[in-house]
Amino acid sequence: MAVFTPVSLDDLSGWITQFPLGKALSIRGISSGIENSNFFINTDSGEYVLTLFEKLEAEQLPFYLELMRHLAERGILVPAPVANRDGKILHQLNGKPAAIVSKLAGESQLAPQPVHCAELGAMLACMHMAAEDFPIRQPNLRGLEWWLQTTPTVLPYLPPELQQLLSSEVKFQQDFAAGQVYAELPLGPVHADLFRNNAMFVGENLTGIFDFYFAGCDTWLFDLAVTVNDWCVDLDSGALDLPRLQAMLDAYRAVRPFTAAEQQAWQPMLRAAALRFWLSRLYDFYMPRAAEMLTPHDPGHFERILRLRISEAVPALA
Ligand SMILES: Nc1ncnc2c1ncn2[C@@H]1O[C@H](COP(=O)(O)OP(=O)(O)OP(=O)(O)O)[C@@H](O)[C@H]1O
Ligand SMILES: N[C@@H](CCO)C(=O)O
Repeated sequence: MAVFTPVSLDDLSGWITQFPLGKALSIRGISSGIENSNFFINTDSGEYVLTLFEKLEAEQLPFYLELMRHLAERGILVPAPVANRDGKILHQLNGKPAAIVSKLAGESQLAPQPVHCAELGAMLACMHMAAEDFPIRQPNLRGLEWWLQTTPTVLPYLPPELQQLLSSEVKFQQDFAAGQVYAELPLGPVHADLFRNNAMFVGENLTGIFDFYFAGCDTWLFDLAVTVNDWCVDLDSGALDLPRLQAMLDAYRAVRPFTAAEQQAWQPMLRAAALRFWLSRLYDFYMPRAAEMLTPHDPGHFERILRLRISEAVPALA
C-alpha cells in the first residue's frame, strides 16, 4: 500500500504530452515505499518512474530534483529527472507536486556482500565530490536541530532508562557538533538515507542510488555513517560486519581519502547516524501517519545499534 493518490492511464495520457516521451502506454502503482505515491510508467520511449509527493513541501522539492539532475549530468548513477518542453522538472498532477525520473535497472540487494558494499562506497565518495559545486543549499532537515526539537515530543512515551539514553546522546551530539573537530569536517549535499532499499544492482554491479527525499547539506562523514549503519551490520544484533565495513571504507577512501578530523569523528558520527534513525522511528511509532502504521520500522533496531556504537570501539577509518 503506497499509492495515496491514484493516477489513471487517462490522467497520465493528457499530462504526459508536455514531455518528449511519446504516448503513455501503461501505468502501475508501486507497492513499496511509505513517503510518496510511486508508479512505473511505460511510454513510447521506455520505462520511467512517476512520483507524486505526498508530504514534502513544494519549496523543498527543487533541491532534491535539481540535485538529482546535477548528479546525473556528472555521471553519478541516480535517476535523471525528465524535463518537459520548457525545461521544467517539477510539475503538478492530480493536485500533488509530481516528477518523472528515469527507471534504474535491477533490484535492491537486501543481503549485501562486501562486493556490493565496495560498489556503494565508491559511488558515495564520487557523489559527494560531484555535489560539491551544487548551488542550492538546504540543510539536512533531520539533523541536530530536528533532534533537539523532536526529543521532548517522544521522551514522555519512553521508560526512564530509554529517556536517559536518548537525552544523554542528544547532549553528547550537541557538544560534539559545537567542537573543533566537527567544525573541520568536509560537508556538502548528502543523501542522508542511503539504506539497502535505496540502491539497485544487477548482479554485483550498482546501477544507481535513489530516493533523495531526505537529502540535505551535512557532513560527508554523517552520510557514510548512515550508510555503514545499514549496509555493514548484522541486522539481528546491529553489530558491524567487518568484511563489509572494510570493503565499503576502502572503496570510499580510494576515491577520496579521509581527513584527520574525519578519522577523529568516526565513532561519534556512527552514534549520530544511529541516533537519527532511532529518533525518527520513535517519532513515527508514537505519532504515526496512516500509512506508517501499516509498515512500522522498528525503533529497537537503532536503539541496539546506538548502544553498540557507544560501548564498542569501531575500527579506525585510517
Ligand atoms: N528511479 C527508480 N528506478 C527504479 N525503481 C524505483 C525508482 N524509484 C523508485 N523505485 C521503486 O519504487 C519503490 C519505492 O520508491 P521510494 O523508496 O523512493 O519510495 P518512498 O515512498 O520514498 O519510500 P521510502 O522512503 O519508504 O523508501 C522502490 O523500492 C523501488 O522499487
Ligand atoms: N530509512 C528510514 C526510512 C525512511 O526512508 C528508516 O529505515 O527508518
